[in-house]
Amino acid sequence: MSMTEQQATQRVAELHQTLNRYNYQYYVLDEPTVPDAEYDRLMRELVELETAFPLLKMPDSPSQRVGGEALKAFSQVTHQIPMLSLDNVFGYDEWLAFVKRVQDRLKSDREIAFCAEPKLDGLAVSLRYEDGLLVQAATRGDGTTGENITENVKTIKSVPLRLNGDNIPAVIEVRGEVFMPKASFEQLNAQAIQKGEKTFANPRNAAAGSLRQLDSKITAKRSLAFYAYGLGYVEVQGQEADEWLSNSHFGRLEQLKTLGFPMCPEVKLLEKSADVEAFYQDILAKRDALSYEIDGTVFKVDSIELQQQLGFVARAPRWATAYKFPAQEEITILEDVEFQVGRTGAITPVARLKPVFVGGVTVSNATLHNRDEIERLGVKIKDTVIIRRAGDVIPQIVSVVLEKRPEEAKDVEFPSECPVCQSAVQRLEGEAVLRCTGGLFCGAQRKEAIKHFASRKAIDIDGLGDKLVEQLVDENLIKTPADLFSLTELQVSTMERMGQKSALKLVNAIETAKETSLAKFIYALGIREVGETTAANLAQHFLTFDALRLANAEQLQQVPDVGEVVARNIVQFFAQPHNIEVVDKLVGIMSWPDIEVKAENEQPLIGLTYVLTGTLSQLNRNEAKALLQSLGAKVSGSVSAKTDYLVAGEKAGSKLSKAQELGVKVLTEDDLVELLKQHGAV
Ligand SMILES: NC(=O)c1ccc[n+]([C@@H]2O[C@H](COP(=O)([O-])OP(=O)(O)OC[C@H]3O[C@@H](n4cnc5c(N)ncnc54)[C@H](O)[C@@H]3O)[C@@H](O)[C@H]2O)c1
Ligand SMILES: [Zn+2]
Repeated sequence: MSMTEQQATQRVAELHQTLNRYNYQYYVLDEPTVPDAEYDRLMRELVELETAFPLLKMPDSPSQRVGGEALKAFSQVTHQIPMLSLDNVFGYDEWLAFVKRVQDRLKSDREIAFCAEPKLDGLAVSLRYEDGLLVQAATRGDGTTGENITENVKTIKSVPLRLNGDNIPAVIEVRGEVFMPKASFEQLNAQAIQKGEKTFANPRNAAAGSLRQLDSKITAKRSLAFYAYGLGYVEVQGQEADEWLSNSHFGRLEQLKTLGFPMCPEVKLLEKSADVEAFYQDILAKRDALSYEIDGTVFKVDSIELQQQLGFVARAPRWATAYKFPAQEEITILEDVEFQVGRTGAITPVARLKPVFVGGVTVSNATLHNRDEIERLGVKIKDTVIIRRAGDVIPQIVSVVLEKRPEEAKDVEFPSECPVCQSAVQRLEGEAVLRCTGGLFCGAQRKEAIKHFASRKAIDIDGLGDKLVEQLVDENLIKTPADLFSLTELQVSTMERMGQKSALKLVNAIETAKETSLAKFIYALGIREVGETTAANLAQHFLTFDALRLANAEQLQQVPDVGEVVARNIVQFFAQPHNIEVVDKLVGIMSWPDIEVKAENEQPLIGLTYVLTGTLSQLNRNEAKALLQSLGAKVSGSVSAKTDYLVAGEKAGSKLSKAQELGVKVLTEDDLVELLKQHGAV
């Protein structure tokens, strides 16, 4: 696209304004609003315009400057030798062009050795040691003036406060990166989410935000680390600094190591520029496994003499370049939010994105987890969002670019019906997930429902394994558990690895499984949180299946082991017409013996009221409660004059003292277990 000078002038002004704003957010506030890739694109556009229209290249252009301003709240440090940024290349061709520029400038085509280093994603600091003692630490700031963060840096354990050995220079400024290891970053953000505080966009911003604290006690609580990668001003008593120092960059890093500085273990000296690509690929492959975040590699001409010949441009040395990894964060548009039903009925929102190339692939979907996550992000449909795809992790939406929110943006609406089977959707209090209640019928849950139905503890169909269920569903031979009973030998024998003999065996096993018990049948329905014990209690309490399905929540809660949540799950299950269809079919096919009513003498604790308190170690509280109830006891939540026994576990508190006050008999957990044994309950 060619532009007139006038158009270019206008675009350059726009770019200045936008880039300056992004710089401020990134460097001063530690709170970027757009991904680096977007920033880098705009910067490249600016550089290209400045190359095409040299008159538009102003000395204060963002392309000519390093970083951001120093915060006024800190005292300022003037760097004796400026702290520069790095130019960067993306891809091998750009790398070759860099090597060629270096060789042209040196007017030589001989082989150049490079020091190869990971590009650590933190922030640059300069540490000044006088007579071996750390006297000052500063941020890069705008390259000339940084912030005095000495007290904060002193809290970083890997930064030496005093140098090692006897051969110590009078003054040495060591430059390197302060960063936050990935694990600490995740922990910090997890804590922030829990406390409802704002999270950091990435480990770089977390490191910068933690280091640029006015209160060093806060910095001390954050796990920061440091790797050295260069030098600033050096002064040696009675000797030229350059003579004392190695004439190789790598050699200087080794010197820093002996002085006590930590150095990134991946750093290597490469004799030939042809080895660079292999190093880059190697580090890229290791990236996810490293305990710290990196966003590329850095290659520095190793010879100090050549470095000096090459010199600097406005914001970066000519003798080094970053060779960056493909971006893991990109900007795109959230076109829509759709809802997916998982195999256990959990309904999760999925972001449909305008396709975007990120982390090495084109991404058009991202997970949104649940309603809480959507609320936390504050995301609306049609918003511009930052998405992140790191390694093999599913792409995530990191944040919303609020300044790009269009007028037509609209809230994400949650379905009240399952998008697959139209059953009602349930959301439990305290649970962020929505669930489909059509468990027996829902297409999304079909396989799991049938597997559960046929499993050992449920109907127990011998020879019907998970794989076979999946095949039968995939072949459309069965849709619900009820369909199992109309499978023919012929149909089964067409399945993979199914001989006629095993097909016959299976059909027979299904026939046999028709006879079951009420408890197993209830359990087999797969109602959420109705496990074996609860199913058995329900059967014992209601005696018939009809009585159970007509019970309301209050009646259900009379059953040992059934609380509010389970009662609601049961009611909702039987409220779904689709579930009922399947259940009716099953009731028509299956049979079970009548349940013998437990005689009163089997309920020896009838009329007695128990209260449980403290921590029980042999049984959990619910089990103990259910067992006592099965013997006819009432189990109450609070101690009163009507209480007959208090069972006090470890660390029993106020209930125990109240019981003692009221003269209620107190049992230990051992007493309880003894009692249950006596009556055959355990
Ligand atoms: N998202 C935004 O809004 C926004 C705004 C401003 C800048 N940025 C990002 O920051 C970049 C520019 O920042 P920058 O000027 O700090 O440059 P940079 O991060 O691209 O490169 C220079 C920095 O790399 C670091 N570094 C890591 N390992 C190193 C090593 N082994 N040797 C030497 N240096 C090493 C140092 O901190 C050094 O200052 C942009 O490319 C952009 O990606 C983003
Ligand atoms: Zn459904």
